[in-house]
Formats: sequence, structure tokens, C-alpha cells
Amino acid sequence: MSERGDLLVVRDVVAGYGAAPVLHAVDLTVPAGTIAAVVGANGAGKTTLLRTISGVLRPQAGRIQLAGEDLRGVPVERLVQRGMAHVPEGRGVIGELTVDENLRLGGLWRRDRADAARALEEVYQLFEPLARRRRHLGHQLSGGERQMLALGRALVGRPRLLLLDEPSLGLAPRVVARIMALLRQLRDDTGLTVLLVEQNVRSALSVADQGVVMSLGRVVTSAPAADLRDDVDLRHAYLGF
Ligand SMILES: Nc1ncnc2c1ncn2[C@@H]1O[C@H](COP(=O)(O)OP(=O)(O)OP(=O)(O)O)[C@@H](O)[C@H]1O
Repeated sequence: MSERGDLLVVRDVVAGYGAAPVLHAVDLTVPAGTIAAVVGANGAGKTTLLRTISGVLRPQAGRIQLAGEDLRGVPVERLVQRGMAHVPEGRGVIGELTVDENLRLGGLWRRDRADAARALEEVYQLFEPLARRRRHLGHQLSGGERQMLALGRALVGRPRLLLLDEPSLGLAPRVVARIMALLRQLRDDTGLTVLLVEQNVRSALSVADQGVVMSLGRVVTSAPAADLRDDVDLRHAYLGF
């Protein structure tokens, strides 16, 4: 059973790309309706963790639960139907499709077509620049707009858990601030749960409820984000500021 109120539970997960694992017995718990930020040096295993949770990589050991349900052996498309959305590093926007077509991809699998259409309109209300560029091609967008598009596409599927890999990558601080504020708004207004991987430690810890520090494939600390922000020793040891 999952702990009460935890949407995502990761226990003793070992995973990687070949014989030698990248993740060594990773433990992580994300309560429903909260934002958790995974931070740590390059190569700590943050991206690998997200890819393992979203089913891109199969864990060699351990278990992962979403809302109390074991995800072992569940195909990726079923994970999406159960409420998981993964926005990978590099975002996966399709440059040859329009903004509207990219967004609709996020809801193609949904049986409730009326609600998929409603979700699409909500995304346009949330991201006004996308509404103005509905007919533009993906490759015509700025970096910030592409990030919005990738996020918007995930939201069209009305996920319960959003896995976000480096949403700030290559974006101006003003745009990063806007995206972080939006994550908070979604958490507060819709109860969305977010697991966020970020190099930009300051903005990640400023938006998150919980901070998870990874080093060499292990979780070294998991604590309220505000405590991590104020912990000078920990910041020096693992976060480089
Ligand atoms: N496709 C892959 N094949 C083999 N090894 C990989 C692959 N992707 C990552 N690795 C290795 O896994 C380890 C962890 O990488 P990962 O990308 O998960 O770290 P990260 O914390 O997300 O760092 P970064 O911020 O640099 O992406 C690294 O040693 C990396 O070389």
C-alpha cells in the first residue's frame, strides 16, 4: 500500500542503461498536490530517475507506485492513461506541426473528446502566446514558447502527475519565473502534482514544496525546499552555491 496521500512512491529503485546501474536504491515520495524538485550535479541521475518513473526505462529492482498502484510492467501508454505526463529534456515539440496540432497530440488518446476539447481551450487561456500562434509551426516558436507548448501538450491530457525535465533550459530568467509561477498556480488551482528536475537550483527550490538532492545515483537528502535553501553546508557540498 502507498502511504496515505502520496501520489508517487519510489522505493529502492535500481535502474540504468546497461549492466552497471545509474540509480542505486532510490527512495522518493511525492504527496498529492505538491511540487517536488530533484536537484544535484550533472550526472547525478536526475534524468534517469524521471525516465524510470515514466516507464521509458525499466527498473532492475525496486518498486514504483502511482496512487497506490504498482506500475511494474505497465506499458507507457497505460501510464499516460493513469495520469502520468512526462515532458522530457529537449521538450519533444514537433517542428513540422502547428501549435494546435502539437497540443492536440496531448489529448489524442482520451476517450472523453468533449473534455479533451475543453482542456485544449484551457491551455490556450493559460498560455496566451500559444493562442496567438495557433497556426504557427513548432519550429517558428521561441525557446520559451516551445517550453509552454511542451507543458501545454502535457496538460491537455489532464495529468495527475507531471514529470518535468529541465524546463528552464535555455530560457531567459523572466520566462523561467513565469513558468515556475504557472506550476504553482496549477498546483493550487487544480491539485496537480509535479516532479521537477532542474539545474537551476534556486528557482527550483523557490517553487517547490519539497527538495530532493541527488548525488551519484542516490538521494542524499529529501526535505522541505525552504530548509534546503537555507542549508549552507548542503548547498556547498551538493549544489554548488
Ligand atoms: N542513454 C544513456 N546511455 C548510457 N548512459 C547514460 C545514458 N544517459 C545517461 N547516462 C549516464 O547516466 C548517468 C546519469 O545521467 P543523468 O542524465 O540521469 O544525470 P542528470 O543528473 O540528469 O545529469 P544532467 O543534468 O547532466 O542530465 C551519467 O553517468 C550518464 O553518463
